[in-house]
Formats: sequence, structure tokens, C-alpha cells
Amino acid sequence: MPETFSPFENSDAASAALADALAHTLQDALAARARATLIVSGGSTPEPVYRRLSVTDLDWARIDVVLADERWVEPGEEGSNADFIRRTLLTGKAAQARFTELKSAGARPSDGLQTTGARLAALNWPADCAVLGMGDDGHTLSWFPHADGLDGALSADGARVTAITARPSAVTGPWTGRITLTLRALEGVKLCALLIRGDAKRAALEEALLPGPVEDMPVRALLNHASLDPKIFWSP
Ligand SMILES: O=C(O)[C@H](O)[C@@H](O)[C@H](O)[C@H](O)COP(=O)(O)O
Repeated sequence: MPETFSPFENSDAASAALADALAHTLQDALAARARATLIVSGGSTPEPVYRRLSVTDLDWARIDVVLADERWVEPGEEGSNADFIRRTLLTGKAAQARFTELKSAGARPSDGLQTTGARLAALNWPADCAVLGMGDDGHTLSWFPHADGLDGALSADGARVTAITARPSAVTGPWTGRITLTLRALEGVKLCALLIRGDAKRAALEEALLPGPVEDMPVRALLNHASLDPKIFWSP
């Protein structure tokens, strides 16, 4: 495992360490700039991190929270990452944060790129922190293996947001239409955290660390990036 791999005894310990690291990074950012940017993912693993952060003393009114990726569903519909973030992070003290969603009007994810791109352009970049997850299939954000749109997502010099059509799998569920931040949107982020839990994900991570096509396990784009230096928070 790389030096940046930190194993914790349990999910609680990993969540506490990550929440603490995020709070410190955000505090430093707010000391230096008017606003800070926090990128957040869905999935069940980060929920305890968000619950801890939501009650942490920070000048939340100066923090922009932005989704890493979204299923092409409306708020209120099953699968909405925006709803999940509202429920778990944007409560308590963190309710003061400004939230940037990725979903917009339009039938397909590609219809919303201009609108969402304009929303993102209004934020402070590079982002300060990113909380990312990983699936057993080696995806992160909505960078699914061999998805349509994956090239655009992994291009370091393209847009900050792109549309994805994933190959249906047990991991994607029915939600194959996605909108996702790109590798370019992560460029320069100060704390890029990959939060993973369980032996299956540890095995997937070990596989992703071996040489191989990025299309097979797109998390490799993060792991092999020259400067992103993702910090891996793992617990059983
Ligand atoms: O968009 C999705 O289909 C999921 O949100 C997915 O990206 C999830 O984040 C990872 O699979 C990790 O999920 P868990 O944390 O629940 O294992």
C-alpha cells in the first residue's frame, strides 16, 4: 500500500480522522480566502463524516459545498445525491453553507452541462477538499468503467463537468445517466480524500494500484495522478 494509505480500526475512527482533516483544511482556506470549496460524494460510507462535520464550528456561510457527481434524478426522487447531502451534511451548523447541485432541467445529463458549468464557474477553484468514494468495480465519482463519456471525465484539460452514460451494473443500479465532476475539477485540490470501507474495497484498491488500463478501473486516474496525492482512509 502507498504511504498515503491510512488504515483505521473502525469506521468511526476513520470518519473522525477525516472530519478532523477536512475541518482543518477548510479553516486554513477560510483564513486565506473569502470562500472555501468542499466537494462531496454520495454513498453510505461518508455519512458519519458528514454528520460530524455538520456540527463542527466553521464559518459555514463562507463554504461552498458541491457534489462530486449526481444521478440524473430530481431532488425528492430515489437516488438523489443532493437529497442525501442535504439530509446528512447541510443540517445543524453546516446548514449555512451554500450548496451547488449538478442536476438541472433537461431530459438527459448532456442537456444540463452548460447550466451546471456556469454554476461551477462561480465557485472558488481549485477546491480545498474533496471527499471521494470508490466502488468494488474501481469507479470513483461517476467515472464508471468503460462508460460513455469517460474520456471527457478523465481529460485534465477539458471542462469541470461532464455527462456519463454508465454500463448498467449492480453498482450503478438503474441510474446509468450521470453528471460528474471531471479530473480537471480536482486539479489542485488541497485535501483529496478517498474514503473506503471493507475488505472487498481494499482488494479493489490493491488491484487498482497495479498497472492496468484506466478504463477498467477509473480510480486509477486519481491514484496515478502526478500531484493529486489522494489520502486513503480505510477501515474494515
Ligand atoms: O453513484 C453511485 O452509484 C454511488 O453513490 C457510488 O458512487 C458510491 O459512492 C460508491 O459505490 C460507494 O458507495 P458506498 O459508500 O455505499 O459503498
